[in-house]
Amino acid sequence: MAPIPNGDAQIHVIDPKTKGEKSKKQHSQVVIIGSGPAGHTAAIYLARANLEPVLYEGMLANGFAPGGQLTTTTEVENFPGFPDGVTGTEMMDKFRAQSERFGTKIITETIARVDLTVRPFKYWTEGEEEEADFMTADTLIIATGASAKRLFLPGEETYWQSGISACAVCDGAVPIFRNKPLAVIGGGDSAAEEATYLTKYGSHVYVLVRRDELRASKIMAKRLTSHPKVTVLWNTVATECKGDGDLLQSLAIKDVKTGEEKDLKVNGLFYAIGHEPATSLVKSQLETDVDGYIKTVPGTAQTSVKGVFAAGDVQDKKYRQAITSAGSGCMAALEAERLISEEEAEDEEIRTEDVHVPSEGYMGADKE
Ligand SMILES: Cc1cc2nc3c(=O)[nH]c(=O)nc-3n(C[C@H](O)[C@H](O)[C@H](O)COP(=O)(O)OP(=O)(O)OC[C@H]3O[C@@H](n4cnc5c(N)ncnc54)[C@H](O)[C@@H]3O)c2cc1C
Repeated sequence: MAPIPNGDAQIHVIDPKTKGEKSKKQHSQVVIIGSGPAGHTAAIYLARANLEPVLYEGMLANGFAPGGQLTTTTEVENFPGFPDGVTGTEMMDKFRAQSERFGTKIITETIARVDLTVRPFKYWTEGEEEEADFMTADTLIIATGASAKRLFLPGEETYWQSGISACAVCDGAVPIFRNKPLAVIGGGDSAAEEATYLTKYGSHVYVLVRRDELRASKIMAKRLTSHPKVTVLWNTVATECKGDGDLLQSLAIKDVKTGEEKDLKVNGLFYAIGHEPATSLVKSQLETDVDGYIKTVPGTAQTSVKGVFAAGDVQDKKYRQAITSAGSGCMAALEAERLISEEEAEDEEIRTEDVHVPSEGYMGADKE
């Protein structure tokens, strides 16, 4: 599993001569920010390597409870090892327990600020943000995740995860959507991809596009518009999610050109209007791509600052799955571990060179 190349990050190496001071409050060899599958997988590997990782799980950071996005879903059916499925919360409890079992120090606080211009890197937690409150880490793993953009229509909160989703690959196959009419909101490549994917399960898929054209690539757009199970509703927006109190049953929609309003009978609504990677913490300190995802060197978890690694959805705009996040968390941990041991070996070499070598005269005198 390789991370998605978001373009080559230009690695910035901090001159070891400008080394910053270690925090008297807390210094760690490796700190992980984020508590989803990426953060906890990194923690499991690092703890088993006796590096005593510290993991900040956040206090509703970026709107998510500790455990991340999966704590907002019901059943997870595509994570290997759970043949009967598992709830998102139970799965993340297991990730957490496994991190702790090997000695990860889990702290329920949100990181408010980081300074990546000196090594060790400095960071501050929310509420302890005075300059002198800094803590330090030799390496950092950023695993802060992402969140799907939503429209927060009237009724959306009631039917979120009861007919409304932001992930066709995650939820498309669940029984409430099978052989039922479904709707996708969005006009880009991911909307086209999600709608085409949903044709495998739904009886029909309506794609609501606000404008009179798709932003998707020509080939994706053609595949979508020519699909017999797809109807694109141009110039159309949804205005309300309606149902029986338990499950979504229809959407109120509006033609933005004519003003005509009507109900569209659908049992599923999938948002495909983009994601927001949680990168505010490292903005302007790490290279990001045009959509704000942290750039990593292709095939690695290395960001544009040596010693800072990124894993999970915060650096992956293509797959955004629990299993790919866990895979990149593993990569980040192995790379952090390798860097730490290389630097320890270098320090050891320098110490050895510094040892006083007795002069020849002295040795000669000694011999006599
Ligand atoms: C409703 C829903 C259903 C899904 N279903 C599936 C599914 O069935 N199968 C599947 O494979 N994938 C599914 N996904 C996608 C999957 O959840 C994500 O791909 C995965 O959780 C990403 O993991 P992550 O480790 O990158 O980060 P996240 O899960 O996003 O977790 C990041 C965590 O970091 C914390 N954090 C953020 N900033 C800070 C900070 N400054 N300090 C401390 N902590 C911080 C956040 O609070 C959060 O808890 C689903 C997603 C959603 C939203």
